[in-house]
Amino acid sequence: MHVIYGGTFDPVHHGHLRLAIELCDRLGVDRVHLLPCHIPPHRGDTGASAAQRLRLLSLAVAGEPRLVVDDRELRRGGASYTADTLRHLRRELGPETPLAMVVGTDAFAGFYRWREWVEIPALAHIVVVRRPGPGLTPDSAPARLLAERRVGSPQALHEVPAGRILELNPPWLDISATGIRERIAAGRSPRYLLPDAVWSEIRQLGLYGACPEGNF
Ligand SMILES: Nc1ncnc2c1ncn2[C@@H]1O[C@H](COP(=O)(O)OP(=O)(O)OP(=O)(O)O)[C@@H](O)[C@H]1O
Ligand SMILES: O=C(O)c1ccc[n+]([C@@H]2O[C@H](COP(=O)([O-])O)[C@@H](O)[C@H]2O)c1
Repeated sequence: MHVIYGGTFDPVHHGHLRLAIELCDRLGVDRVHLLPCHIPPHRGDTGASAAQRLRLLSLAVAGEPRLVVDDRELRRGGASYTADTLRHLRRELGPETPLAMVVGTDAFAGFYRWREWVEIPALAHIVVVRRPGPGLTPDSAPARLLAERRVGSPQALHEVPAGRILELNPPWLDISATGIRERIAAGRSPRYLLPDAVWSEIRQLGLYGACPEGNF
């Protein structure tokens, strides 16, 4: 099974990375493909450019063979619509290979606003990772989709190429990219929330208001 975990990763942090490793174990796959978006279709400007976010992500996964960066959305350019990405991947993988995309409950709650979202279950499975918080609104489109397509075990995803939804509840580290950007902009250290190599590069590039000569 081919597993993709997409995000803005502005910047990538230990919440993302820890989840990706948990996914390898829980889904029974050798690797998870981290897919940074080029232009996120649903939010304003990013703090770092797409090329910078890709660079930070590549530094974060260096030396970890289970985490692989897939830069196809940057190569494609424009707004990164997941349905387009899944179609490209489906063409590469062929019709039979199981393909799964991972989203947190926060992202899945807004799934019905994604472009061509009704096409997505025909292209891939969805793994919804529960995030502490309000969860899905009862009777919303994503909640109904989940109820119709929910399966109880990761094994069920390996059996067919697409169309099933699995909810997972791995430990969720309380880290957000927004919190990290705000911390850096306020002159405070984000150390240990993200890999040291990523933090060093952020300072080097002066991203998010970081001061290269700062003593934190
Ligand atoms: N702490 C976390 N642990 C695991 N997954 C996370 C965590 N934070 C976000 N995610 C998930 O990672 C994916 C990409 O998220 P994103 O790049 O937007 O990170 P973020 O920290 O939520 O960023 P921001 O604060 O800028 O919204 C989404 O599916 C999101 O649900
Ligand atoms: O295709 C869409 O319309 C769409 C709308 C919102 C989000 N997405 C994807 O969802 C993933 C998580 O987004 P985010 O904002 O939480 O980083 C990322 O891969 C986005 O490209 C996709």
